[in-house]
Amino acid sequence: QGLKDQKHQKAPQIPSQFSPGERLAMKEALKGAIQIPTVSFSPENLNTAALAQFGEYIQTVFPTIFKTSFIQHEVIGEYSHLLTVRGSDPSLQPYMLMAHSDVVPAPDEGWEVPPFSGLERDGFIHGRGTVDNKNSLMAILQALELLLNRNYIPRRSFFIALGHDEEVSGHNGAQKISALLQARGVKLAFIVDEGDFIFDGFIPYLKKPFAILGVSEKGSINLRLQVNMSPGHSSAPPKETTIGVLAAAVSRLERTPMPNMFGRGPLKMTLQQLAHEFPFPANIILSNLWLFGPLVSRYMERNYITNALVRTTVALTMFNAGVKVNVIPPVAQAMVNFRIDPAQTVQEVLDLVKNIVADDRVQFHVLTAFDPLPISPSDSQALGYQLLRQTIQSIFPEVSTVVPGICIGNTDSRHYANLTAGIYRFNPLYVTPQSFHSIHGINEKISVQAYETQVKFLFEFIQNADADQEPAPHQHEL
Ligand SMILES: CCCCCCCCCCCCCCCCCC(=O)N[C@@H](Cc1ccccc1)C(=O)O
Ligand SMILES: [Zn+2]
Ligand SMILES: [Zn+2]
Repeated sequence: QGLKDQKHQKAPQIPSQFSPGERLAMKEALKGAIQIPTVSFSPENLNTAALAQFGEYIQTVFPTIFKTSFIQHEVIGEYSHLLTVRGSDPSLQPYMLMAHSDVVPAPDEGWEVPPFSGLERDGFIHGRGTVDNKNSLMAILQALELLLNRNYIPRRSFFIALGHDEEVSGHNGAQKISALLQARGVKLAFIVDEGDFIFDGFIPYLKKPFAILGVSEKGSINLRLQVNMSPGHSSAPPKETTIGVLAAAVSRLERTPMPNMFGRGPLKMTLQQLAHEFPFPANIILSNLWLFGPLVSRYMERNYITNALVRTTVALTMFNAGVKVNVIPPVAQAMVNFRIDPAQTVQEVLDLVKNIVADDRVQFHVLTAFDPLPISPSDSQALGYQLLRQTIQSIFPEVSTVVPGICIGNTDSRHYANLTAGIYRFNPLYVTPQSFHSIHGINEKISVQAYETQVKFLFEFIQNADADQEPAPHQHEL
């Protein structure tokens, strides 16, 4: 029962229909955005020239937004942008739409077309950022620009927060915007950021696509493991070296999965609300997790994407050691990235890690860490959740089920947890197992049709946020 109860029934006043000229302009605007290589390499190394150019670019392609009297534009942390769209009814609590302009690096190798070309081929716009996350950034602004061109004035105020360093922490973008809004005493009804999607083909028995609205996201630890020993001549090596000790430690970590936490977080809710979409007997199994929980949890462990939904994951991401081929290495370092299950904490995971490594020669340095995010409401009174659900029903009528779930990646929205209890991570886009691999991978691309649909989604969503609340029919009547 993913869809239920409350609904903002008033249909959008302005139909989401765009002229051929507008459709051409919107895809060209996205291509131009992809061509600006706003790459974040590390918190200290961003392509600041490209970020500055990107700031100019959005003001050129969306002129109406930046000259509208009820919209305030501020640049925060040099390259992030905060737009405050003042609604006509100050009694309505504002909300916030989010996206980020930076992208992960994209070496040319392996791409069908150069990653910063923004080329259109076979109905797709290709390039880094087409799914993560210039599509969202441009679609939010595009939808607002089109609404303003139709003389739209919102009732409910909203913010648009566009971070520039999401891929490397969000500390100079989202975190600073959040601090500014907090200092201004802003409290938000809800936030919508990137995160989950409309999933298609992820579960073998499930033929229909379904949407997950991310009501929480996993915590994270970046841990450096280090071993130091005296260097020396490689012709008379000691029994163990820093490399051997560290390799054994990280291998133990990789081979020892963190405990399966099935049944203790939002996943149970996800599966119960999806159950009716499955054929017999999976529908009965998922509706009776009190009995079949252990069976389902073992099944989910078998695939590495669903495994990430049932436990804290451990990824060995960097390993450095050695100075010369005939020198015993004085130091070896490894970086491990943990994504913490919503039912665990940073401290619990660190305790487990120390027990698994169980070697005093290995030092631990926590570089960054945060606990899993609180679970946002998904009940009938949860405004943000219900608005997303309603807009999905309108724009994607073939998506019969919308369910709350966890986001396994991290988003800038975590920096705003002080401003609202309602954070929803959702991209109005289809992903398949294949397209999922293009996110941070190669051949990232979006179909022109999918991008237009994303603009349509936001065009309706912004209007739906203004409408009055009325009771909605039950899901199965829809
Ligand atoms: C019932 C089964 C359903 C199947 C569900 C399949 C789940 C697939 C989930 C796909 C989610 C993809 C995540 C996208 C959003 C992540 C955005 C991102 O890349 N964030 C970075 C941010 C970061 C954080 C910390 C340091 C640097 C960067 C990340 O690494 O998480
Ligand atoms: Zn992203
Ligand atoms: Zn990303």
